[in-house]
Amino acid sequence: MRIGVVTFPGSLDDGDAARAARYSGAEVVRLWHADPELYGVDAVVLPGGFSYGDYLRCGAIARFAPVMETIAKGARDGLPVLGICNGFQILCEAHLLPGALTRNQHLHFRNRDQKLRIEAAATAWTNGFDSGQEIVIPVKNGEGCFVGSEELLDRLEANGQIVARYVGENPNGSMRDIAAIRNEAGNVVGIMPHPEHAIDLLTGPSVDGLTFFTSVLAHLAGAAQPVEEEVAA
Ligand SMILES: NC(=O)CC[C@H](N)C(=O)O
Repeated sequence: MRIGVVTFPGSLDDGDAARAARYSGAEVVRLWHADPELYGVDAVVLPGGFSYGDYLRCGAIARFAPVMETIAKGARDGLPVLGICNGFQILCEAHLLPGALTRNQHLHFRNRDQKLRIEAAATAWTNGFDSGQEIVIPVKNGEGCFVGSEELLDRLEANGQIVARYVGENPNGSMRDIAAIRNEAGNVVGIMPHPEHAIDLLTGPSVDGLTFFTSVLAHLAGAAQPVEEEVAA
């Protein structure tokens, strides 16, 4: 299986995302923001960082990168896409995920290990977890406060689209403690903390992050339970 990892000017975590994908057993294809095509990859990761300097608003410029046009089309056709931190911001800006990520409520950049609860394991990227499972992975952002209308938040809850919540102190003021969400189909996931930094005990707080990458391989191999069945169960 081939996982594409996109590099935008200003991406920081593309190397770690590529390493995580490799650790999971995938073949990695490095994609450039200006690439006109995806070279047949089976899944795509939009990594963390400061795309185009994040000068305008995080992810607001990256969503117009040439590669995003092909990714948006693929995502609508079921291509698994994982947006991590800046990647999550880009997915919201591109309207591939609902809601928005705004300045952390306390206005500080927050960088620490964070406990999360996996609420909905029924996605292409989280099927290897049990729903309700708690994990620890690093969080590091300045604009990670997820916001949406009450109507949107209710809809996300009702549809099982809230993938993970912060446990303990909410690091950025996200509404309803939201750390990760998915689209309706479950192939597109955005997560604010960083799974790719928790794949090796030598450098990370856990190896919980690796499961996001092994999950997508199981999904692509057809070994994972389809989203609809798991939601209904
Ligand atoms: N780690 C990241 O991807 C950071 C994303 C974004 N630049 C922020 O500060 O919120």
